[in-house]
Amino acid sequence: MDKIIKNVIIDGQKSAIVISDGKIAGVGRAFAAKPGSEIIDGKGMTAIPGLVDVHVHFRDPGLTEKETIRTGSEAAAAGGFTTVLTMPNVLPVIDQVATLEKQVALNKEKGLVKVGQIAAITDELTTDRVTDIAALKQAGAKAFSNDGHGVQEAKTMLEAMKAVAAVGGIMTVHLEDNGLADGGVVDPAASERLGLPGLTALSETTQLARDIELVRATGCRYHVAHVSSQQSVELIRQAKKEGLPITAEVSPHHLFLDESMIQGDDTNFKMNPPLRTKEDRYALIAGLLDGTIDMIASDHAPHTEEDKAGSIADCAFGIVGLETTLPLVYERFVASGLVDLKTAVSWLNKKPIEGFALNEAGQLRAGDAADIVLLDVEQAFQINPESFHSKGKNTPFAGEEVHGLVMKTFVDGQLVFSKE
Ligand SMILES: NC(=O)N[C@@H](CC(=O)O)C(=O)O
Ligand SMILES: [Zn+2]
Ligand SMILES: [Zn+2]
Repeated sequence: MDKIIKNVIIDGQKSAIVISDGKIAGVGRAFAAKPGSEIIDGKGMTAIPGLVDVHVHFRDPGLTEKETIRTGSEAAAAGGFTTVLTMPNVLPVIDQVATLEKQVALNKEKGLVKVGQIAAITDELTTDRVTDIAALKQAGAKAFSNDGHGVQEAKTMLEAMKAVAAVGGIMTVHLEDNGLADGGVVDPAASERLGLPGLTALSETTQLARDIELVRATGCRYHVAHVSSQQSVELIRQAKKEGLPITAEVSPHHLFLDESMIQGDDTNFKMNPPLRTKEDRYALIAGLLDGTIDMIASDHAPHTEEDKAGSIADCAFGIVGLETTLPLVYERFVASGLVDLKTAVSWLNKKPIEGFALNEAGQLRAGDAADIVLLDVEQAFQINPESFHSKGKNTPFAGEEVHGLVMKTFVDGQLVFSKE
């Protein structure tokens, strides 16, 4: 049965969207409904393509008290995301073909949205044994990452990049030199004030500088996960100028928060990489605006209340993001007048789709998958962790007043989330 979504605003114009067989048959001013079509009145709502998040953690299997594929993908749908890529730091780690095959099947069975799987670069994420990249790619790995851990040995990274390049894959990299990180938990600028050990940005930038040399040597398609510092933005800018195949993502928290905003020992402000200085934050925003940083990714990292209890010194790193990213980006960038909605959406749809070759995700064009989000951009609301679909309630944005309320989310033309 066809569906028509009528009376929605797209790029400032009142429009209609026709959905047939899960695909977008047309987007335009008006369509006559075929007899028997389901008509959805989108009056007062803005339509955008379903968002794509290339960096989330669903904790399933092994850590399902934090999140499951089901709750994580419900959070995605409620947050306007219709395609996500999940990191391999579950238990067991996704580092073997058999484990990956099982995971791909589980993601499909349990996922309410399109859940693509990222496989590990090395066995167990921490060894120097590179995984069977070619076989994992063949079995459906969307990318390769040791997220949560940096790859310590240059030799390991070189070998992995050669393997990824050979099969036309993509690597999405958590940069962290363990020696320099030295057990730190906050940016050194906040260390004395908070009485907590510092985690220097050199831990990120030195590995990035190393990896850029390895990209130059191998031609590997390389993506920087959660870039946090001004120096990293500069390194990426130079590498791109040279034409190296590098892209980068930034998280909403690194765009909208910095270390000066950490008021006391609040564990909702603990994430890896840590919030850096205001200068770093401004450099990230400038980098996003000039295209040095390609996209926004949430790094949705749910934890139990227990895992986030106590002090920043010893609780788990990470905050949730799937249900806060769109309203925060809408509020801070679009409602504030910094960029138009189309530009903001490109950071959360077009750029990740292009960067990760996610052709199954729709961009709201005729012929694309009918991955669609309807927003109410007029109604102000407060971010309330108690209303999250995610099991994780760990966010520093609770109580924040925002716009950009997700009303309905469609994946392949099927309604997967409806407000009320
Ligand atoms: N970002 C975090 O602080 N934590 C992530 C790991 C990661 O993204 O590095 C997690 O898995 O909890
Ligand atoms: Zn990471
Ligand atoms: Zn992560």
